[in-house]
Amino acid sequence: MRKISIIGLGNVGATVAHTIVERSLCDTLFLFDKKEGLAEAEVSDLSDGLVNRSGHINIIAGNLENLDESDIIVFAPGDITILQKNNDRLLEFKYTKTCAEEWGKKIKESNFKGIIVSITNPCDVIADYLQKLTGLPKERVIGTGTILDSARMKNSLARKLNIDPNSVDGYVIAEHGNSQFVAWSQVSIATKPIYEILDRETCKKIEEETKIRAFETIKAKGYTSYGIANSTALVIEAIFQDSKTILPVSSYSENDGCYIGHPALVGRDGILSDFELVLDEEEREKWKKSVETIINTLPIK
Ligand SMILES: NC(=O)c1ccc[n+]([C@@H]2O[C@H](COP(=O)([O-])OP(=O)(O)OC[C@H]3O[C@@H](n4cnc5c(N)ncnc54)[C@H](O)[C@@H]3O)[C@@H](O)[C@H]2O)c1
Repeated sequence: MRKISIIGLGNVGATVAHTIVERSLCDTLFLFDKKEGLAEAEVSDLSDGLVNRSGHINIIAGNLENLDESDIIVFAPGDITILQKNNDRLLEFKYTKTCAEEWGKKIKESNFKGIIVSITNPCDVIADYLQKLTGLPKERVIGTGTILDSARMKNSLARKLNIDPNSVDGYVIAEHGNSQFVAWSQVSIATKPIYEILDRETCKKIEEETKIRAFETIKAKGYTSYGIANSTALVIEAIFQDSKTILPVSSYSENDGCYIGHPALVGRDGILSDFELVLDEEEREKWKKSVETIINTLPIK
């Protein structure tokens, strides 16, 4: 029996729940939100979408005991109105710090032995803080990191080159925030380095576009949800299928002393190993700055 709890049922949590149900990623789904009646309402709406079709999932408004039996907790509480007014995810931390503290304590007091997949922003800081608050092994707390940013970069590049985004190889790495960057030195199309296809100026423009696209989307529709739901589903699939997929999640980097977005091997036991990308000098400098940004925000170093 595959059991998932989702904490926080706003635009993101509800879309993740819908994606999990549509892709049959678990057998039982427990839903939690601080807003009274919201979990029950989502149970009702999601269950209505399951009638007259194949597949069955138990969808339940959760209570704290359900954490014990969960294999995965998806952590998605927050307050998106903060990012509707600011282009910096770090500013959401004043609020999301309290969410991490509330749920970190509840998870620590529970018998939860599974894996946390954390979405809440600032993603790297929250994943790091949750790991410390829960005392779970580092490999069992995973942030969605730069999976979504990498998808955005692949989409921008694919549009420019008129190819399928899945045919772009490469990563956005570091903070899921303003200090993130594209590791251009390692981006390739059918093994051809991107700088042999596009000039650096064009790549720079694509990088900027990638970075601001989230905020443009938030400005227009108030939030983003489908991209992050797919990113989260990829991590859940890698865990349940023990697929040992390499994803640019936020995981603990021993070299840097914090959670940060970089490629890691994900399987049934969480993070199985991580990879240090070969970076050029300018990229190494950007990485260092991003590490500093994350560490400076951490409440517990
Ligand atoms: N990592 C990523 O790539 C990524 C992408 C998109 C959004 N996000 C982040 O995901 C989070 C959720 O975004 P959203 O658009 O759903 O926000 P939202 O404001 O629409 O919803 C947040 C939900 O969390 C609930 N909540 C707040 N505090 C809670 C608590 N202490 N316990 C339980 N529930 C609580 C609220 O009632 C609300 O339903 C935000 O932090 C956002 O910045 C991350």
